[in-house]
Amino acid sequence: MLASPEAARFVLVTHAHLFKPTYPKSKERLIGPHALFFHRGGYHARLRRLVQNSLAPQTIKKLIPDIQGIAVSTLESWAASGQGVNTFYEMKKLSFDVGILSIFGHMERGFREMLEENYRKVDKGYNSFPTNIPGTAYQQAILARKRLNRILGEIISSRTEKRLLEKDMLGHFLSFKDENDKKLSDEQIADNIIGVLFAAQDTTASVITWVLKFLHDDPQLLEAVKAEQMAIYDTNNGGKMPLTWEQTRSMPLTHRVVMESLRMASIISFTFREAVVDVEYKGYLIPKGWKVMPLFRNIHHNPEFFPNPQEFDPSRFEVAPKANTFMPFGNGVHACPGNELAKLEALILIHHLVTNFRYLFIYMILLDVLKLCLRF
Ligand code: HEM
Repeated sequence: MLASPEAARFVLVTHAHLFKPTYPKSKERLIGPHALFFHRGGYHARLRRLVQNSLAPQTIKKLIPDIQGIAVSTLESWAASGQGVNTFYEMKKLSFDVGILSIFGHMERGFREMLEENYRKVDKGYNSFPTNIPGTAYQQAILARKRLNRILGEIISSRTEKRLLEKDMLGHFLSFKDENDKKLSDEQIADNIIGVLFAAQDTTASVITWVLKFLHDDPQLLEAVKAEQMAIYDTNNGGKMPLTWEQTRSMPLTHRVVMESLRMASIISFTFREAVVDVEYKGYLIPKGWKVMPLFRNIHHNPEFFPNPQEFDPSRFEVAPKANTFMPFGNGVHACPGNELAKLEALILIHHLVTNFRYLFIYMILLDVLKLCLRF
């Protein structure tokens, strides 16, 4: 277990070639073995370039109006229901919808519903005991995963038939050819689509849920965030004009709240790698085949780098953290390509929440967040 920034950097960045990603086989089977995060070397680099290009700022800025549409309809559905909601599950729906948008652009309703229904089963079985006995959550998930392959195959054929050259992630996958003119197989594309959806959903949903909790806990901070967002709301003619990319880039306080929530919650607390050869680090031997865990949470909660680490204090991000001490999105060749999209989703949701809803409403939502925390 590596709890120092130097050791995490050694494994993830400077000596990344001596380690490989490692996941339990049962999980690899559910996501799909061709998903980029199980790989290293040439295949990983090629896939990563495609995913990164589809999630680059110049691409995701075009998604802002649609992300806003999703955020607004989520919030309106809460208001319409007039009841308490489970914030985390609501945010899961939101991040799933944004994931679908970034992969497929606008998608036919029928396909969308089939994807959602089967993906939900995969998600449910992901952390269950991996036994293939009929009726178990794991077996249901495996069956749903097979159906997802069929559905994704149909989506791919329908796009190929219509010769649609979209600039979304699926478009990037479909138009890819390697140096030998070889295209990606339908299976490789399907595994990477499920991989991205998986990487994007719970992570983003958790961070937004934590942001709402931390804002609730500090009414003064909430007022300050609200003032920052109201200024933008007023510039946009009382919210009648949509948010622009530039506006999402100049929300300094709200951005710091998101960064501090990422630090405090450290959603991905650690990651795993496996040594592919005997590795020596500062006189210690890491034998070939041993697992290594860079511990992001320990680094984020070390008072040497973040004084009073248990205190929620967005002002600490007025100054950039010391190099390699803040890694909510990992580091090195496998660092998160979706980090800008995740932050964008959070900023857009916060904007519409604080400019359109009263504190009492937030308080009610937070009761559910607290219930959720108790359940864990
Ligand atoms: C707040 C939300 C998110 C957090 C905290 C997060 C965190 C991370 C971390 C720590 C890693 C590196 C794991 C490792 O090194 O083993 C990672 C990788 C990855 N993330 Fe995210 N992520 C988030 C949102 C997203 C989104 C929205 C997407 C896509 C739309 C995404 C796609 C990916 C992919 C594809 C990888 C694998 C990259 C590779 O292996 O090269 N993530 N994420």
